[in-house]
Amino acid sequence: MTRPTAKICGLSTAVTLDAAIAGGASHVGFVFFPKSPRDMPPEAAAALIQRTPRGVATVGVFVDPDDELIDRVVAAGIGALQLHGKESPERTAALAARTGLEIWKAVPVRTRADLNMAKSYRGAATRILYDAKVPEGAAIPGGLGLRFDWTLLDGFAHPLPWALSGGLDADNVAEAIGVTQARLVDVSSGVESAPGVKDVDKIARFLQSVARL
Ligand SMILES: O=C(O)c1ccccc1NCC(=O)[C@H](O)[C@H](O)COP(=O)(O)O
Repeated sequence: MTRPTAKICGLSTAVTLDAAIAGGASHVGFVFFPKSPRDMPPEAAAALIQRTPRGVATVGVFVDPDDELIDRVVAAGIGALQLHGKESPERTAALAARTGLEIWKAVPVRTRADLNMAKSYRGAATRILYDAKVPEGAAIPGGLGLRFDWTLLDGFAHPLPWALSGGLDADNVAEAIGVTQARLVDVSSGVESAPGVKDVDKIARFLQSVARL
């Protein structure tokens, strides 16, 4: 089995991006959603994307984006799109066709039935990101440090390559990988000192926890 890798999401500074790269992150994420404390303008993200070496994939996080925003982030050089809103399979496929990029679709999970949503993205998305379902009325649909019951993934026939996220941190990621057998994990608030403020030591610890497996 391949070794697990990690995406550090919601980066917005060169120092924290460099920490993710130095620690061995396979993917780095940038958020393009104004309500998020991690939101950044595409033009500012361009400098971070250019700073990222070829072997590390860049992923833009969106919530029901319009084409204009997508085009600005694609122009900034992003490598993949992560959709965290109510994007339908048709909209997801249209974004794949428009951009030619890899598309991740977030599937919010609270119950086992929630996993079924993943099946409808076969042929539209490249990867499913299982994330914790946020409470009704939450300002943002991800990045809140909430986790779901990882055993819900037991025996589920994954329709697509997938990644695990939601409430992961340096102390629980080994258990999460052990329970789910995830090959790719994604973290945001678990490597922060405050919402939107990434912590280089927490990034290093998280990546060390993954690298030890
Ligand atoms: O991180 C955000 O601010 C965000 C805003 C809007 C939609 C999605 C967002 N984050 C998505 C992610 O990829 C997070 O890494 C994922 O939800 C896990 O977050 P956390 O539980 O804080 O590790």
